Amino acid sequence: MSEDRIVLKVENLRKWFTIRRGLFGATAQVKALDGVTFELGTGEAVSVVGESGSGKTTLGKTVLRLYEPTDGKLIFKGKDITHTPEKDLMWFKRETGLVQQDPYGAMPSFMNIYRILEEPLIIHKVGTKEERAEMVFKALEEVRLTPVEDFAFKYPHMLSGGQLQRVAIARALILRPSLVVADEPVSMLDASVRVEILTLMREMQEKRNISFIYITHDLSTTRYFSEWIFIMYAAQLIERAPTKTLLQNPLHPYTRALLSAIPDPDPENRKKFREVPPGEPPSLVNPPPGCRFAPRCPFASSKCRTEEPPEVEVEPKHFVKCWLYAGAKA
Ligand SMILES: Nc1ncnc2c1ncn2[C@@H]1O[C@H](COP(=O)(O)OP(=O)(O)OP(=O)(O)O)[C@@H](O)[C@H]1O
Repeated sequence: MSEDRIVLKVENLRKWFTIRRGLFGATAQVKALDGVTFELGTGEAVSVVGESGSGKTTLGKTVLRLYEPTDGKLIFKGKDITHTPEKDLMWFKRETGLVQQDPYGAMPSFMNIYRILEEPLIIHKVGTKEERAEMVFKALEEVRLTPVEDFAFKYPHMLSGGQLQRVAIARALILRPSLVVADEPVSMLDASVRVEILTLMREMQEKRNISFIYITHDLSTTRYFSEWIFIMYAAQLIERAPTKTLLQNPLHPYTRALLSAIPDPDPENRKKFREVPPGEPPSLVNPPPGCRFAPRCPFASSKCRTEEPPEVEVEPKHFVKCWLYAGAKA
């Protein structure tokens, strides 16, 4: 990808948390993000898919610099922001937005919707009072909370989960950011409104040419909402490719297992459930030395258990971290 199209460049990014085991116990490191590399272009959306505890939220929060990386590099629009102090990150905060899983938890309950949407504009000193009012009403209209006067002066608890997630989207986009992270944005909503909300986000993302990181544990929705899919397992990206390529030609045994676990109305295909390898993801305090999926992988060799596989580009833009594909090149 040409350098001027790249919005976000992530190189070997790590985020380790220090935890204490027991009341007086020794400290240990949870390697929540452990060597992640990718690039994201202007207006591109990526779905990051992985099971609970694989490090998706840590990835999202680290690229937004809500966490400071432990190691690696984070480059946004050509600027290295890996360790930039918080006080010098105002410009970056203005360029980025976050939509979280739980809209009620993410909104201050004592503010009305108008105030919630006006707040980022005030913090970043955007517009006069009148201009801000215009922007707030326009934002409500864009997320289809109309008539806007009916919604603007309500409080979060007066709205449904779906309506409040629309407010969260409006808030994340009101400063016209170029990068947005949506962390499981629909998993707490009623099934009936999930597609509506995902469609709204996709529409806004395409209209405004926003780069988008959509975090989910549900591989089945991703195909409609992103150009790329990244598969995360035990704090690492084990496969990444354009959406169509990944769905048509999944390579990593874990990705194949995930895809075959998607409920399929065809009873013949349901048999594929049996292919999902049993077992749990490894501890992130003491991950296994080789491939992290090796303990569950039906194809694991002794090399897989001792040596970490490199990431290789098997076909154009299709990367996989697995000895089945790296062996020949190693
Ligand atoms: N602040 C923290 N301190 C210590 N450990 C943490 C912290 N945040 C996350 N972790 C640990 O890091 C690992 C990855 O967590 P993370 O929340 O990023 O995963 P996830 O894929 O988003 O999971 P989920 O889908 O359940 O939200 C987990 O083992 C988690 O317990």
